[in-house]
Amino acid sequence: MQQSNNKKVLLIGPPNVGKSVIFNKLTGLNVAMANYSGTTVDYKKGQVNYNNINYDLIDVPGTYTLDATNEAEQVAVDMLSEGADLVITVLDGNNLESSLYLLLQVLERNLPTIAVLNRVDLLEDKGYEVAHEKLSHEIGIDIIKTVAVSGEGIDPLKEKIKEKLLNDQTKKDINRDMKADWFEAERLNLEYLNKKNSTYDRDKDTLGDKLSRPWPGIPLAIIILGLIFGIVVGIGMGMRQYLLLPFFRGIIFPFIYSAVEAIIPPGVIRNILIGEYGFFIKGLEWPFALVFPYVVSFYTALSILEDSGYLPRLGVLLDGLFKKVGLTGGNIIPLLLGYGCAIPGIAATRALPTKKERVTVSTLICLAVPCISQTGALISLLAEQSITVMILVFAVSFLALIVAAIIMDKTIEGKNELTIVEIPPLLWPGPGVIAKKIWLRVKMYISNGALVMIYAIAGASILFELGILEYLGQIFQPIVQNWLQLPAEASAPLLLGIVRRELAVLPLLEMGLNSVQLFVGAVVALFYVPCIAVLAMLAREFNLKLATKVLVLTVGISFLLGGIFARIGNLILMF
Ligand SMILES: Nc1nc2c(ncn2[C@@H]2O[C@H](COP(=O)(O)OP(=O)(O)OP(=O)(O)O)[C@@H](O)[C@H]2O)c(=O)[nH]1
Ligand SMILES: [Mg+2]
Repeated sequence: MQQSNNKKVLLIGPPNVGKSVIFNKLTGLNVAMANYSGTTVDYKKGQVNYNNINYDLIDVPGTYTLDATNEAEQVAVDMLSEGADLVITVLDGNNLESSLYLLLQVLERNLPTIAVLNRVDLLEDKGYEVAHEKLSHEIGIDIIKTVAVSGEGIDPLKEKIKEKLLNDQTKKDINRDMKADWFEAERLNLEYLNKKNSTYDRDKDTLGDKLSRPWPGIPLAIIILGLIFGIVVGIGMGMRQYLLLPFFRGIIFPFIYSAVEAIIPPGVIRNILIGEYGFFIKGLEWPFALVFPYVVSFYTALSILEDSGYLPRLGVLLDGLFKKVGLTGGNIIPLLLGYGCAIPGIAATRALPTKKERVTVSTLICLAVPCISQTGALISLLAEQSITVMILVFAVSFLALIVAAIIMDKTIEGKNELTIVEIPPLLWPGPGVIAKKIWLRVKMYISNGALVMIYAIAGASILFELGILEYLGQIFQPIVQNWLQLPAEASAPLLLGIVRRELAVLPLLEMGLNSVQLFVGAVVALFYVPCIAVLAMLAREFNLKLATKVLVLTVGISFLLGGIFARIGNLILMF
């Protein structure tokens, strides 16, 4: 990271109070925000330049106390121990007492501190207000009221930060008699949190309660998740079928074909560009017509889910069910993120309380949670030819998750801790925030995912035209043809699949497979190597040993199951 002499300002606070929203407003950057605890699992740094004053603002993972209980919280404690020119403690208007405890702990560190009282809109909705001026007076630091999502209070906050950074010598007298204990926090809470009126919007909360109780929570969850799945697949397929494929195949490709044919004589070069793996063709069709629509539809749904506050409730609801297989309800968020991309999924495990849970959930994501790119590819491969095969593939993936979770629970040492899932209020996601989140993720897909895919396709087209793919196919013959009973060309997806998960699927599209082969190809792809970037992430987050284990495990299970299914499938076909 670049070293700078800028002043350092930390944003500290309990999870889910809006630190990242404030960070984004102050820096103009876009870091991930979501309505559940543990969104920010590593610190994020951004530079602020405000009225000629420069400083580095650091968005710290949320923590309830300075006695860290997970890795994300430890980051927060470490950041504070390194010192800062100013600490901004963000208090949750909606959950003042626990925020106050953290504030008291921060004040013990004797760093220049101000507080932000955020989410006051939620507090006011409940008919409460905080006498923040009196509170400020008692503890001896400035407190600024904000509604970060609407931008209210952000300008005064900018001014206050500037003022503090310019006169850091003249620290106000923090009340040194304050003790950081829960009694003190409770006393302050009782004293300064006042009921204003009683037009408390109870409906919102009771709906929230209902969602996390088995009845009617479970039927509602089935409806909500079913609906979301339908919308994701429906919108994805619709966009692909009626918008993107006609656009590429009807307009762009004919143009490319005629242009290339006019300029480049028949031969290897022309084939590399527009032949079987022609990367002008596949390099556009695969990332942008087949996968892109699902990336958009999935992240639209996920962003709305994230900000609604539903996910932690789903976690509570599923806790009992998850416990049966050795997981906890809190694992739902990393797993769900994994259905988008394994990397944020694994990152989100940092907020889990034990190493065992981190390893288990990360391994599950690598093994049997297809990322959205791969899901899009699987749908492209299967949906049109056989819905039954598609349903079977997803059923196999669920089954594998359950079995693998049980096995890991039995074999990995350690215990799963009872997690207390913080339940945020239900919120109507703001369209602006949602749009921003979708855009961020789509941008990420284009700059990372699609680009890597295009490189890989370019590589493949060269290897194919030079006959190297065919040669490699011969080496893989025992596995691909004899064991998996797939055509020889199916060694290509196995090679490409190491680079990106959907590339283990997409080449199968052109091979005219029968339904058993489709199923086998899809299952092999599903369990196969979780893509190079994910292995690197595992090595970084845990160690090389785990990355190697996951590699061996995924390839092993993928081939083992593939071969078994090929035999069972052919037996069934015979009758
Ligand atoms: N109603 C309301 N919602 C807010 C406000 N500020 C933030 N939010 C919402 O609160 C949720 C949490 O915001 P984040 O910025 O992700 O919270 P965070 O403190 O960074 O959370 P962690 O990274 O998990 O520690 C999001 O859904 C925001 O849209 C506010 O002032 N009012
Ligand atoms: Mg955050």
